[in-house]
Amino acid sequence: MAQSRVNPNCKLEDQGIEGLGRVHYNLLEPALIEAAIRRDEGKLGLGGAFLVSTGAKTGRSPKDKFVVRTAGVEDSIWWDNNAPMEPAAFDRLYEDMLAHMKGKEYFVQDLFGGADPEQRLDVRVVSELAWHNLFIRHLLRRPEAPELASFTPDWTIINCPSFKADPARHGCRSETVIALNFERRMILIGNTGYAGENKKGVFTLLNYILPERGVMPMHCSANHAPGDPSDVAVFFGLSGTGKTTLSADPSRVLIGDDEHGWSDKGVFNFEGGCYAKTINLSPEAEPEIYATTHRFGTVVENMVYDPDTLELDFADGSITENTRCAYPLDAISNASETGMAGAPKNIIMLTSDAYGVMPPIARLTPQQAMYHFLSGFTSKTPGTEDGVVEPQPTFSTCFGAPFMPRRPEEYGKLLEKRIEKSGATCWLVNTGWTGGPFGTGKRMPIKATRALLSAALDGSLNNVEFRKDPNFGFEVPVSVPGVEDRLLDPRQTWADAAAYDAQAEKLKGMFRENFKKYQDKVDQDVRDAAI
Ligand SMILES: Nc1ncnc2c1ncn2[C@@H]1O[C@H](COP(=O)(O)OP(=O)(O)O)[C@@H](O)[C@H]1O
Ligand SMILES: C=C(OP(=O)(O)O)C(=O)O
Ligand SMILES: [Mn+2]
Repeated sequence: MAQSRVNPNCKLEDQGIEGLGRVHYNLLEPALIEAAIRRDEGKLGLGGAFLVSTGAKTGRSPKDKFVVRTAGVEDSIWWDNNAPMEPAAFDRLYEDMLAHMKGKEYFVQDLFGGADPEQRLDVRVVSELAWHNLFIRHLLRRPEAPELASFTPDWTIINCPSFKADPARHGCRSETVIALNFERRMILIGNTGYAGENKKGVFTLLNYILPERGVMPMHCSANHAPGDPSDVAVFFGLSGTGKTTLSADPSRVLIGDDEHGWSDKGVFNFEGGCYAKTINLSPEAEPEIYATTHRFGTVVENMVYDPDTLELDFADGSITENTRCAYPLDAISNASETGMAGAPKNIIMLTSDAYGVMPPIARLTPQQAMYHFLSGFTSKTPGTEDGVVEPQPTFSTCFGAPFMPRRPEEYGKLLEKRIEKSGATCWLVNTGWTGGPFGTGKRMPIKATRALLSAALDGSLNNVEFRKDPNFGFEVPVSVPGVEDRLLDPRQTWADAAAYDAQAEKLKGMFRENFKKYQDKVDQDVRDAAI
């Protein structure tokens, strides 16, 4: 059995977590895979990937996520968006979970959330499943051995998929629970095997903690020009809008695919790995991400494979559309080693418009950027949340409402100041539908999106002619090399222009209705930019 590595003064017992069976601290990838195989948690696949199924939950469970209503956070949590749990209910949950864990084998990883040593959180993740422990080791940032010897957790996550919560005793909604307690600095997760809860839990913490330090936390991917870490682009977007796909660009250096902070120094990744969707992943279109699915240690979730040949079926979404692979950043050849770079030069807001109304790219004034950031119009992608089976239009403020513990205007103000100071150029990019709404039109071709983004990032888009969109008032390029002109004007892609106009009117009405709640929380110039 592999050697555990841990600060001798900071074992679970020192935190009051006692009575467990064998506890493994900071096992390396091979030992975690050995343990996972021994425990029959999954199967070794081609190239040494580890194939698992997450059980009943194959996406996040946002309705089962709670924030404990402690005095310290009472005023700062956005309670309209975060379900409260009473402290006493949390205490019972903790006690019951520890009782459930007694005598059982557990896996602990001590990791950093945040590439910037000045901003990072020391997070201890206690996993019932060895493969969850491998997942979070890939996803967060791994301390060096000497750092482990003195590691003291700021936060502890306990993830126990076999634990079933009791709504009556624990103040939750179902047997599934994700409970964040800012006073006890703990997250408890029960009755879900979806590994994404681990990483999005850490994200939610940082989204609470960093604004107090003046750091803007962002649900975005990020990359920079080769050899020039001052030429940074960030891509905001809710799940399924293309953060991971579009940031993995062979002509740029990948900083990270999902969660970043923006401090006075610039952007930094919260994570040390990526969590990519594998549905219809093509080796031609995305060779780097594809290659990770046949690499030692990558966690492959909920993919169907041939039991004899172990060949993965990328087209099969029968377990879920939300099939995934998780791997450390160094599995991608053009990834940043430091996870840190300068302030963004370009800010891209990705929207997956299921109505087919938005153009494939638009240039935004800083005020329009603020309007769209607070609005967060997009669609939920099938499979990413429990119960979502087809693209579901939504206004997900900050392009990540499920992960925002504070009020949207707080993040809005932070971003506004940073944009003002950096002079970043802002863009809205529709990776959703064109030629009609979902069901009639088709998904925006990735090739076109990539061509438009390349032109935006290399500056060539600034030299083309723009028109003003009659519905939203932002500027849309008329013609861009490598992209069909027609595609740039969504109205022309619809068979029936009157139907487009009607859909656009309907969408504008939805924007206006949704923005009412921000009217008195923004400055006049942002109100003026509203449609
Ligand atoms: N035009 C497009 N731009 C980006 N992604 C697209 C586009 N059209 C289809 N897709 C698909 O949509 C999905 C985007 O998912 P992903 O990049 O994982 O999003 P996120 O990281 O924001 O959750 C991928 O499966 C990708 O192949
Ligand atoms: C892990 C997730 O992030 P994303 O889909 O944005 O990559 C998720 O939403 O569950
Ligand atoms: Mn992603």
